[in-house]
Amino acid sequence: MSSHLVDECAAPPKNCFRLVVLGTARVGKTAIVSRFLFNQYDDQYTPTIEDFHRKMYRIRGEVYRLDILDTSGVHPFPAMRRLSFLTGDLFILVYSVDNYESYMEVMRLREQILESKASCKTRTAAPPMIIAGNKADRPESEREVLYDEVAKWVSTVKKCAFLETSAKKNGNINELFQTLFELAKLPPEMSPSLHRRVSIGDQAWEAAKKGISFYPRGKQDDNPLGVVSPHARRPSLRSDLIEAEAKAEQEQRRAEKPSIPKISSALSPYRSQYRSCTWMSLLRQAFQGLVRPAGGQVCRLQVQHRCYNAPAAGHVQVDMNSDTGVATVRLNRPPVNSLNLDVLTELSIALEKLETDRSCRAMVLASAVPGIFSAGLDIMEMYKSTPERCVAFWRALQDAWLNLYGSRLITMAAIEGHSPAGGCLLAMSCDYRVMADGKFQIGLNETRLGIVAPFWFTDVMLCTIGHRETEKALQLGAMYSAQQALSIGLVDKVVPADQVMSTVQTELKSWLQIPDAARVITKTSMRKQVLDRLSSQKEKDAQFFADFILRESVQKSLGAYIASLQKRKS
Ligand SMILES: CC/C=C\C/C=C\C/C=C\C=C\CC(=O)SCCNC(=O)CCNC(=O)[C@H](O)C(C)(C)COP(=O)(O)OP(=O)(O)OC[C@H]1O[C@@H](n2cnc3c(N)ncnc32)[C@H](O)[C@@H]1OP(=O)(O)O
Repeated sequence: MSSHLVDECAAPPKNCFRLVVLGTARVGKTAIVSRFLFNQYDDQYTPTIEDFHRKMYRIRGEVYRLDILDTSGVHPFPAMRRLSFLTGDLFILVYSVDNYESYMEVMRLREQILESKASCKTRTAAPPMIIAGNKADRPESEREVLYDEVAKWVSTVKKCAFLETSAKKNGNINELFQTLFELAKLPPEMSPSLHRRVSIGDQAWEAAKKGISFYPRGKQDDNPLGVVSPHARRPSLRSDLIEAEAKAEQEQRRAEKPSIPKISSALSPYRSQYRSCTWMSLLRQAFQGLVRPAGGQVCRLQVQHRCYNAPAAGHVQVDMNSDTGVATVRLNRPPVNSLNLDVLTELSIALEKLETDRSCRAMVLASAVPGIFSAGLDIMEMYKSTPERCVAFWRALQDAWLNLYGSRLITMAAIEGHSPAGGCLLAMSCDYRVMADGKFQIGLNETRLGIVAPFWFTDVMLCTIGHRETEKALQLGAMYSAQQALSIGLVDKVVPADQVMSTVQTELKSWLQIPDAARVITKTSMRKQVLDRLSSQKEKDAQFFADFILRESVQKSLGAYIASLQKRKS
């Protein structure tokens, strides 16, 4: 085998595929992946957060890459989950034959994947999928899901196959992958039994990368080979998007659609609509199916590559200190860190990633923009928008908030500037708040815009400053100075602006001394009720928001508020 194969960049985009494995907890997703990659089985159950594997193949002279995303069945990380739906090319949906609920989840998952794909205008709707009824070795007396029932359902759905498997006994695992690869029209040699597995140690890997052959001199091997990459790391969101777009371009070419408009002209009208949007964010929205290019046609994607290669938008900067286990997350959307769909999506994903990073114990939420923590929700997302965009925007806000308020991490807000409305919500959702003294203000000012703080904003404020103060604060849309905020308990400490960060670090020291498990259980029990109240009615809440915000009277108030902001400036 040449160094060619182990060079992960050697596979052209058309030969790169992402396989996503989904299903509820304890159905054997990781066991199936482990059988496929290493022919190993581990009886111990360790919940997966999200594992990423990469297998490289050389088949008939070409290099192929198969990325496998082994997802969590336990933790509710909606943004990461949605991303896995969007970026997956082929799927294994796993249930356990002794658990009917896990089968129902598979049916739901299939719907959600199709929904996600359909919302993304550049992708084909039905990706190849296989349903794995795992733990088929279990005694019949424990079986809750009948083979015939699943087979009947699968026979009615497109591009879908079904097999019962046993990762434990290695039953049908080879067949599972082979069937899926056939369905996806991938080379059959990618199946475990049809190529030679090459195990590659670190030394050989390094040698191969330098172009030094690690095969005995003169030995030529043209048979199909597969090697599991020892250094696979999950690509960043940005790389995910670049690759997904490259794929979409291929699909587009394959479909031979005529007269594709250039993305630059197709998306231009949206630039004025979304103030200070970068190309990156527009592309992401287009990718999410939220911005429809002019004429409803699919955009040429070559130009998108150029845009991605420009400096990253990076509305959310994460700096992880692996010595202390403390991450600093900075909002970075000048001029005022207003929270639009793009920022909220990035924030959600950043929080989810930190949540799954075992080395991370604490997070400081701060701003990269001087004088501003966050100006709250981007008013332009709520003004003259469409119902679909409003719902998508609200969902992104819900997810970001659920991730922050429900985080296992110690969360501290370093408020070095103004923090109205949504900015105040973010700060209140942290465990501790340090605010800069001086001219800056904080509070939930929604009524001043002619809108009403949603129930979960209110809940968080109630938990922070109590009923009486909340009642006054919300009705008046009160904005408080740092000293006033301190006096009602809205912030925990006020210090000169240049000492905010150091004060947070000092305070963190005492929080980090508390054992995580005890602290997390306590935090969860204190916050569960508030979290559950939104979690149980997310869709209703999103729909309610869209209906409310698009009312003529509310739009009029927002319009007047925007004008007053601009007037104040002039
Ligand atoms: C029954 C109810 C059920 C359901 C709920 C339904 C609905 C509730 C819905 C929504 C809840 C929303 C919560 C929110 O977060 S709303 C957002 C509220 N935010 C604000 O009011 C902040 C307004 N901004 C300011 O006060 C100031 O800008 C500042 C103090 C933050 C900073 O002042 P500066 O002097 O430093 O900066 P400016 O010159 O004012 O601004 C620069 C620039 O940015 C624009 N801008 C400011 N804030 C926002 C924003 N939030 N969104 C979008 N754009 C914003 C501002 O207009 C300037 O733009 P130009 O340079 O003039 O173009």
